[in-house]
Amino acid sequence: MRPTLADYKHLMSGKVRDLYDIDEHNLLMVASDRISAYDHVLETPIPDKGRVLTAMSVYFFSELGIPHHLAASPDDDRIPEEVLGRALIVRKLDMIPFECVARGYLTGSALKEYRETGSVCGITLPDGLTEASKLEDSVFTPATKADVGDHDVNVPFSAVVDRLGEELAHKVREETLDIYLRASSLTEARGLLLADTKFEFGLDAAGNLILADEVLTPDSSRFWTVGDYEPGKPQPSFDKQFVRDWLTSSESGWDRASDSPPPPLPDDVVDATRKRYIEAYERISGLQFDEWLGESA
Ligand SMILES: N#Cc1c(N)ncnc1-c1cnn(CCN2CCOCC2)c1
Repeated sequence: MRPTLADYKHLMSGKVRDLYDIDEHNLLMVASDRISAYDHVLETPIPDKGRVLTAMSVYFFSELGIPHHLAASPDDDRIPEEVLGRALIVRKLDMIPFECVARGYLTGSALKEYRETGSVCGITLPDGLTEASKLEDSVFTPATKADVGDHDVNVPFSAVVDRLGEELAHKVREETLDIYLRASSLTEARGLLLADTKFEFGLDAAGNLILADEVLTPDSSRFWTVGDYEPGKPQPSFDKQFVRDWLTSSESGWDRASDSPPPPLPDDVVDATRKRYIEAYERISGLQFDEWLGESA
């Protein structure tokens, strides 16, 4: 008999994920079907999003072959039925207080900073770069974690050194860039560009660096389609473009510049977005989503 979520103490919630306390050594990390766009968590869930993104993390944790925080099988008996397939048991770590971002392409907050300073996180970049420019060398652009609803703040590598010390700071940067390069090679071979991604690390009781959180999901990464890649303009998001296009279309009646919350999504946008998440997982992993744990929505 599996426990229910009510048996576990709720510890915290992010925009789309929640963390529960299992015991002295373990947490339950639950991925919801919530989706965020334009800094809003939408009222309309995307069925199976939580299960697909959990399956993607599990695939990459097993594929990357580096120490990670998964502490049990995805079908462990301690996982409640209601979240089976979208929840993982992870071991408690001493989390490193930085978002460890690797970028192979210039977009988002990095592009904004580049346009203002010619650099990102203290790293001077070549002149003449534009939206979605491919960077000659991928860069480590750490950020301090913001509260839910705020944007992370990019910081120079020296801030990581000041907080973690030289040795650990260099190891975090090295691990971040190594995983990014390996993952981007894998995804590009499957037709998807990994523009950038965010990792979180923690330390175990022995002081080992452990890969934590979710990894290489569409929520922690920007995925673009290789065939559509064209620098000089914003690239379509592989997973969220249908949502973004509808929200900014006249059909939605929503004004992005207003403080009003976005309206509910129409069924066709929800269904197309669900299919994109599944497509991303199946193209990258080579696995069939309908063979993944849990009940399809
Ligand atoms: N992963 C992990 C982890 C761990 N293995 N040990 C201790 N703490 C954490 C932890 C605590 N907060 N966060 C931020 C990301 N959270 C994800 C879930 O949803 C809420 C935000 C990670």
